Amino acid sequence: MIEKRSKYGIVCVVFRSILQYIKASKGWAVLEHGIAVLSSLSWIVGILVTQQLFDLITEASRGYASYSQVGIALGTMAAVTVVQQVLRGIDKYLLGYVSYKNVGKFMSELMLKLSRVSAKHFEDPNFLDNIDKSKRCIEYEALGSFSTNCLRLFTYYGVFFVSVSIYFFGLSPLLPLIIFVSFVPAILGQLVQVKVFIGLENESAPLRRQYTYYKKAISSQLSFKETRILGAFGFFRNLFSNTLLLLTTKTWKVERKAAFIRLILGLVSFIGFGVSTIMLFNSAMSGEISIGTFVAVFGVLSQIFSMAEELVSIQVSQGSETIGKIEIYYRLMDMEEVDGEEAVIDFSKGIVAKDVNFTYPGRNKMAVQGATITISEGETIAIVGENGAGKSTLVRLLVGLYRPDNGTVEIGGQNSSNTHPSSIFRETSGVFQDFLCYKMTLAENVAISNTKEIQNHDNIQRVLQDCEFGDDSVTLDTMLSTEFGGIDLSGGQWQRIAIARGLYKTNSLIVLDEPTAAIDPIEEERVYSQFKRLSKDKCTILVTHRLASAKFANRIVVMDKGKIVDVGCHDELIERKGKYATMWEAQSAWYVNRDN
Ligand SMILES: Nc1ncnc2c1ncn2[C@@H]1O[C@H](COP(=O)(O)OP(=O)(O)OP(=O)(O)O)[C@@H](O)[C@H]1O
Repeated sequence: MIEKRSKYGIVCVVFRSILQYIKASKGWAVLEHGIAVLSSLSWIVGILVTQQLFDLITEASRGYASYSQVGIALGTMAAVTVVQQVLRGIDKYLLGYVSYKNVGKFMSELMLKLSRVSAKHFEDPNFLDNIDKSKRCIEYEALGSFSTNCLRLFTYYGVFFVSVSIYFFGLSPLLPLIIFVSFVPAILGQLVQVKVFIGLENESAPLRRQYTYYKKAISSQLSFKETRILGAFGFFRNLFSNTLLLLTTKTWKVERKAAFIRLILGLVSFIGFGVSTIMLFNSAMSGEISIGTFVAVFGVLSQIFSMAEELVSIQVSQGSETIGKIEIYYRLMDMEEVDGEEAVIDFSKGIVAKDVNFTYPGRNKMAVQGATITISEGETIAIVGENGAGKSTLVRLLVGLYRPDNGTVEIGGQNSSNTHPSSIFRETSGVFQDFLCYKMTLAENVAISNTKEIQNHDNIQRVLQDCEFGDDSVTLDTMLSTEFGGIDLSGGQWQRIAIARGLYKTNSLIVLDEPTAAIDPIEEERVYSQFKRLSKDKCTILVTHRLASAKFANRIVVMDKGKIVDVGCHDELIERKGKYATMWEAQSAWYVNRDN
């Protein structure tokens, strides 16, 4: 526990982000921070040439120096100023450029990580929250600018304060001490802010998700029809406004606290500035330092305080707001990945599930309990049962998408809990209830599992014909999205494309988890019988509510409350007069009554 906490402590997060930034930016990091060091050192050069110029002016006015010497000093100062400005410009440009470049890299690392964690986590709302926070942390360049700013604490601010302090120390040992002491409370205050903002981040993420959801319910293309027709606009707007109010109240309270801390810090800094100025003035008046030194140091003193303020109130404050999200991002990046051996899956051995239990994150009740079933090579089974009976969960276990909490699932002779999912998925395909309608061309929609073959239009056309997709106005190159200048299709047409996509992928095991809800029962029967013909010799699992469609299967698995309660062919199950027979009678009666 202690180790866990220290791993995500502020110091560890800072160093980790710096290392990540250096690794991602490579040569750019060296260039950016090399320029930062030069830009920082140019300040001390500026002080020295200013000092020299004003000392020469004083001496020239007394006749101890020539005007040409003053002219050279003036030219040197102008040159130094130009170099300072150029360095600052390059520094700013590189800062923005490198941070922006890293956004893509960090995001693709996150996506890669998400593709490697267990699918079960995606059922956990906290995990989804953390994805949301991590994505925002990267998208708004928070991670990139945080890490580079942390490094700049050393390469820019550190170099500046150390070089100026050494110079000041030469003038009076007390001068750098006062500057240092006036900023220690400021830095400590920031640590308090870090804690406050981490708390805010954790509390506000669920609210933000709710508020985004309510906003979508009112304005998204998918939901606006239902929201309007049900007159639910006011309902969602109230929820939206209330959540937004809660969110802004929380944020406002934290911002108020942070502003108060900043005010105190500002006062401390101001006192430091005042004391340093008085000391400097006294030294000049007593002849301890020359007029040139006074002018140069006085000029840079206000710069020191504005830089320190920038460091504290912008860099550190923004960092403290960000660090909460970054901590969550690292926790996500450290999550255990789905492990397992690469293995050869021999589908002639079918699928064997024994005493399988599975519970969703955050639930106490098992979604699947004690399931035992064997599916032989080339067999088609249908899983039926009422809503919430556990059909989809069982299917996901049988194809290795989820690993059982207890019991074993052997797919093609390999235990799914020890086998890397990629080995299993290589020869597996599926079409699910909530299939995706990709905003891409028709060809891409079908061939997404093997885009190298996207130019092989014959294959794509064949599978579309098999699935009886036909529309004269649609070619393989038609963009299926109005948003991207194309067209949209009907629900039934999208379903055929989804099935074609499932069949297009080479597979020895295919799952059809009720992707046919948008077509009528007669059409569904036709699609399933067609599907059975196309997927012959393969292990096929169908999930359906319509028992007439299940008749195509070699065996029907009946589920009730998470358990397999019966297995057999249609006639056997009718004869046993169990759950299946009751469901069959109810569905048949419905069709008879409807037809009358
Ligand atoms: N993501 C989830 N998180 C928590 N519980 C879930 C989740 N998905 C499903 N469940 C629960 O698991 C149980 C089985 O759900 P499952 O989706 O497998 O049933 P189903 O038979 O496929 O239902 P339907 O026919 O309505 O699609 C249900 O009690 C459901 O509430």
